Amino acid sequence: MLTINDVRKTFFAGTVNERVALDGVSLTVEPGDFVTVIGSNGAGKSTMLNTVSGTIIPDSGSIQVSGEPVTKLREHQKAHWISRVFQDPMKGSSPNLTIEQNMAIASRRGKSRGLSMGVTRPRKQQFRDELAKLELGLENRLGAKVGLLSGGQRQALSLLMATFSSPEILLLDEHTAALDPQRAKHVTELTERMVAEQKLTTIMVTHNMEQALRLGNRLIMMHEGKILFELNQEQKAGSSVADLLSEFQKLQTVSGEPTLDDATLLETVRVTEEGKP
Ligand SMILES: Nc1ncnc2c1ncn2[C@@H]1O[C@H](COP(=O)(O)OP(=O)(O)OP(=O)(O)O)[C@@H](O)[C@H]1O
Repeated sequence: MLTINDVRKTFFAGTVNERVALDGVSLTVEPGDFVTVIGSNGAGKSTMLNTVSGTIIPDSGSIQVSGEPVTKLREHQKAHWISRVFQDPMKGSSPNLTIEQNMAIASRRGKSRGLSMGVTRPRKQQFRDELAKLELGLENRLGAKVGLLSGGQRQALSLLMATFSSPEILLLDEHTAALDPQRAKHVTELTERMVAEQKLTTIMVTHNMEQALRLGNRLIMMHEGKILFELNQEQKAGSSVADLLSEFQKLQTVSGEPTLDDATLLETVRVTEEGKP
C-alpha cells in the first residue's frame, strides 16, 4: 500500500524560475490498485513518481510504502519495493551487457549482498521461460548485447525486469510513449498481463487517454501540481476520451494556456476518429 499525504514540492523557490510542481498531493493506493494518471503539461506527474521512488525529496508531506516512510528506506529496500519503467527505452537496461547479464542483475535487485552475474543452468532456463512470455523471440538470444535490441524489445525487457522482484509498487512513466504504435500496443498488452498475473500495485502515467480509461481500476487527473479529480472503475467505464478532453478544454479556457501537447492532441483525434472510446 502507498500513502501520499499532502506532498509539496517547489523547484527554485523564491527565484524568478520558481515552479510549484506538487501543491498538496494526497493519494492512497491500495494493494492491487492500478492507477492511471493523466494531466496537462508540467502538471507534476513525473515529480509525483520521483517523490515516490525517492529520487526527489518533497519540501513537506509524507510518502509511505507499506507503512514505511520512503525517505527512511535503504537503497536495497527501495530497489526491492519500488520498480520503475521510464519513457526512454535506453534507461532500463545496460546496453553493453547481454540479455542474460541484465536479467541476472535485475533478479538480484533489492538483495543486500553483492551483485553476481553468474547464472546457473536452471536459472538460464527460468530466464528463457520469462523471456518467452514477451513473444519477441528473445529467449533464443540470451547472449546478445542489449544495445543491439530495438526500442520496443528493450522496453519489453525493462518491464519484465522491473517486475522480477514482485515490487510493492510498480511505477510506469509514459513507458510506451517513445515507441511506434504497434510496439506501444504490444508493450501495453504485456503490461496489462504482468500487472494482472502478479496483482501488482501500479501507477502509470500516460498521455494516451484511451489507454488511461481502458487500463487499471482508477484514473486520476492532475493539473498544476494538484489532483483535480479521480474516476473509479465504474466511472471510468462510463467515460469516453471526449469526456476527458472536455475536462482539459475547461482547464484551457480558465488558464488561456494550451493544456495538452501536440502529440497527445493528435493521438486523441486519431482515437476519436476511429470511434474508439
Ligand atoms: N528537476 C527539476 N528542476 C526544476 N524544475 C522542475 C524539475 N522537475 C520538474 N520541474 C518543473 O516542475 C513542474 C512539474 O513538472 P513534471 O515533469 O513533474 O510535470 P509532468 O506532469 O510530468 O509534465 P509533462 O507531461 O510535460 O512531462 C514543471 O513546471 C517542471 O518544469
